[in-house]
This record gives sequence, C-alpha cells and structure tokens, in this order.
Amino acid sequence: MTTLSPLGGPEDLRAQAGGTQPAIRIRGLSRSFGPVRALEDVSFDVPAGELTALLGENGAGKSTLLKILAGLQPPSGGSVTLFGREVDAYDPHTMLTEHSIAIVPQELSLLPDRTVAENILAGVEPGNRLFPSKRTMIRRTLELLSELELQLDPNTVVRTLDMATQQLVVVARSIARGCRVLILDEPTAMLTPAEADRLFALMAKLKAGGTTLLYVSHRMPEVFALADQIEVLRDGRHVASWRRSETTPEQAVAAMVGRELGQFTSRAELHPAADRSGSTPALAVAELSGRRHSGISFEVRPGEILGVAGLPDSGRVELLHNIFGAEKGTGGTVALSGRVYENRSPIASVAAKLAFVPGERRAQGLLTTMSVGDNIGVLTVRALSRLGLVRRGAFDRSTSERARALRVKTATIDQPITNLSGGNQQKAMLARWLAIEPTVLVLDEPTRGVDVGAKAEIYEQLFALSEGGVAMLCSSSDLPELLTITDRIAVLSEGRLVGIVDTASATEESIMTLATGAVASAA
Ligand SMILES: Nc1ncnc2c1ncn2[C@@H]1O[C@H](COP(=O)(O)OP(=O)(O)OP(=O)(O)O)[C@@H](O)[C@H]1O
Repeated sequence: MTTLSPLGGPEDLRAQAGGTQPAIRIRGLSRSFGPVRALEDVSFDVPAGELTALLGENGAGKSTLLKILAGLQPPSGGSVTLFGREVDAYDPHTMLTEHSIAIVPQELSLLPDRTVAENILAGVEPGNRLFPSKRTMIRRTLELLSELELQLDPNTVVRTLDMATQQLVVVARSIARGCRVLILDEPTAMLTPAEADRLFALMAKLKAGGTTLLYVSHRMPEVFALADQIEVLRDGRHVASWRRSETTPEQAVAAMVGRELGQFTSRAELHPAADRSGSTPALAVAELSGRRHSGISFEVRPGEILGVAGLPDSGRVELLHNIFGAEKGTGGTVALSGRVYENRSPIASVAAKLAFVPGERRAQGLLTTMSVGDNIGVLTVRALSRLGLVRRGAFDRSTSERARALRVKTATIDQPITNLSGGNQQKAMLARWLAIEPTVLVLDEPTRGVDVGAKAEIYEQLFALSEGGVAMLCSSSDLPELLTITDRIAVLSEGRLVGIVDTASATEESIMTLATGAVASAA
C-alpha cells in the first residue's frame, strides 16, 4: 500500500512564500490547434508554497496548460503572471531564468552518458564554467542531494539508473537551476508504489522549503493525500476550484466528467465465480521460460480474465512478450484453443487472433508519423483492401467507428496521432487491437494514463469482450484494477509463478505478500 507522508501547514508556508500573492496567476488563457480549442478562457491562481493538483479527463487540456507554463508553447490568448511579473516570452529558458518555473516532463530529458553531478549542474557549473573542477561539482551536488535527502552517488552514469531515480535527478536539476515553481506531469504514471513514495517525500521536502508545485495525476487517492488546492479542467475550460478539505473525490470526478459516475461494479460482483472448467483453454501456457521468467504454467478459458501481478522486475512484461512472440523464449509451449502455437511472432499472432496491447505505447506501437485512423486500422488494412488497393471509404468508416466505440477524443481521424492527448493515444492502441477481433487479448497496463471516466469505459469494453468469449491476460501494476476486472490473478515473483488466486477472495495485501516473496503458495 502506498503511504503518503502528511504535508504540513500550507497557511504558514504561504505566508513565508510571500503573503497572498499567488505564484502563478492565469487569466483568460486560450490555445487552439486549428479547429481544436484545447484551452478556452482559463483563469485561476496557483498559491505560492503549496501543492496544486490539476485534474481533467483525457484531452481536457492539462498538458497544453502545463506546456504553456513551462514555455514549451505559447498561448493563443490571455496572460500568465508569475510572482507578479507577466510573462512576455514563452520559451523554457526565459521561463526558468526569469520566472523560476520548470517542468518535469513525462519523457525525461537527461544526458544519459553523463553522471548525476554533470546532469544536475549542467549549465550552472560552479567556478570556471569551461573547466569546472570535478571536485567542486561533486561537492555542490552532494550538498544539494543531502539537502533534498536523496541518497544518490553523484558519479553514477545516468543511463544506469532506473526511470524513477532519473526522475528524481530531473527534479534535483530544476532545483539546482533556481526553480521556485515545479510542474509535474503525471509523475507517478510509471512508478511502483514504493517509487511513488520516494517522489512524494521529495515533493514534501520541496514544499517545506517553499517551492510551489503544480501537479497532474489521474490517481484520486494520491491527489487527495497530497494536494492543498484542486483545479479542474473540462473540455478546455476551467470548471472547478477547491481547497482539498472542501471537496471529495466523488465531487472532483463529477466536475471532471460533467456527470456523477455511479459506483463501478467489479467483475466478482457481476459474475461470481463462473465455472469454465469444461471448456478448452483459449490460452494454455506450459513450463514457459524466457528472459527473466521460467517454468510458468497456467490456462485462460474463453471469457475468462486472468490478471498478472508482480513487482516491475518480476518478469511480467517479458512473459507477455514471450507469449505474443515479440521476444524469443527458451523453453515450454503456448497453445491457442488446444493447438500448440509454434514459431511465435507478432505477425503470426495477428493471424492467430492473439492480440497484445503494450504498456509502453510510445516505444512499442504508436506509429508516430501516421494519423489516428491509420494507427487504428494498421492491422486490418488488408481485409479492407481490394487488389492491393485500400478501399479508403470502408477503411475510414471502420476506423472512425472503432475510435467512436472507445471514445477516442480527436477532431478527425485524419489528425496525426501525436496530436492526441496521452490517454487518447492509449485508447487508440486498444482500438487497433480490438479491430483484429481477437480470441485471446493480452494487455499490459491497459489504463496507464487514462482518466477515471475512460477507465470505467475500458473496463466495460473488456467485460463485453469477455461476454463474447474472448480470453484475456491482463498484467497491471494497479492492484485495485486487477481486483476489479479479473476472475483470477497469477502472481509472479522473480520470474516464477508463486500463486494463482481467486480474485473474489484476494486483497491487495494478499497479492503483495505473494509478489514480494514473503510467502509462496502452490499454483
Ligand atoms: N499539437 C497539437 N495539435 C492538435 N491538437 C492538439 C495538439 N496538442 C493537443 N491537442 C489537442 O488538444 C486537446 C487537449 O490535449 P491535452 O494533451 O492538453 O489533454 P490532457 O488533458 O493533457 O489529456 P491526457 O490526460 O490524456 O494527457 C486534445 O483534444 C488534443 O487532441
């Protein structure tokens, strides 16, 4: 379970950080991309020395607003005032040097072959800038790291650090450059609970020192544990503003989606323990071994959703890649509907109606130079072609229909996919794989970066697929997600299957106990 340290006295800190003057004053801000109005007449203040959470559905305009504040793109209209000074040049350098504001982006921008110290002090090297003394650099870095209570070796080459630690280096770098307002865009999307706790501790430390934090997250428990102030965007407009103590997660979600979301019924409540033992397994994995996993056996029957839980280094992702044929295995078999699936490869999997929605959409699937429609239809283009020519009308109708079914928010399907917000790109990836009408659907982190409303819609889609007999294998680091959508959960620890539990009787704690190797139970 994630534990969050209580963050202290915002009123005191506000006084310390300059009375009632806000750190950021946003007035009438707008930004259009052609016909798309990403932001419309947005006005609100971000109090100094506090943590403000910015909430909104996928495509609500959060990233657009953050990018403007970080100087990565200018607004089409309106103004931003930082500590009383209106911004007149929107570029990252000016924003940092003149207005002390910086962003920790989702895709980190460090120099991978340089050390922690070189990255943290890049551009602000002490002493002779051309020939900074290495010893001075190390000393300065150590001072900063100890001030931030980060246990990091300044001599470590950044490439060798995990993503979560690299993120901490980016934060430290911003502070070294004199940043007083730090923007974090979904910083915990890729972190384990323990890694997220480390980041929260650092955020608390920064706040205690008077840094203003503006933060986007789709995770309500996190927001309600951390934020002092909550601002909500919907369809590019600012729709709500509360002190955290004045609102509830339900109220915040209702403001985001524009309606009350009913309590989501979990699968265990909907379909208590359906007996599927008579049917041939749609997917049977026997003694499967490969990179970081060995001797894994389980079966998934038509209509069943089997979860896969485990720490990030448990071999979860490699197992999915091996089943799908994206990575070579070293032994064991995979069978689909009773027939052994030899020579696995992504192309053969598409033909066998085995679909795989990857977790890292940018690196593993998004065709970044192509449109939304082409991204969705890329696997079914042959079925919609005649004599090698794409039947454009039929293709566009089919991809539009699939985009609509998953509520992918896009002006038209001809937009470049990179114009879509992160969560909508994820939905487009799911739409692509549903287009092959799979009999087995393998999913890795299916709702990473997806908002709460869309999450419920994706779950409903998965339940409908299960009703239609699709077997699903769903790996996720989000344990409440696995407890909501699966029938059973396979738990991996250090590459081994340590148990398969019935979801109805499982809890987050029981799964974590298995996943951390505290207890091993028979599969
Ligand atoms: N470069 C661009 N060209 C065209 N449209 C864009 C561009 N960037 C963003 N948009 C559109 O602006 C709207 C707001 O997108 P934005 O990325 O700000 O949403 P978001 O709230 O951050 O969503 P998410 O939670 O999914 O990350 C979306 O409709 C998106 O498609």
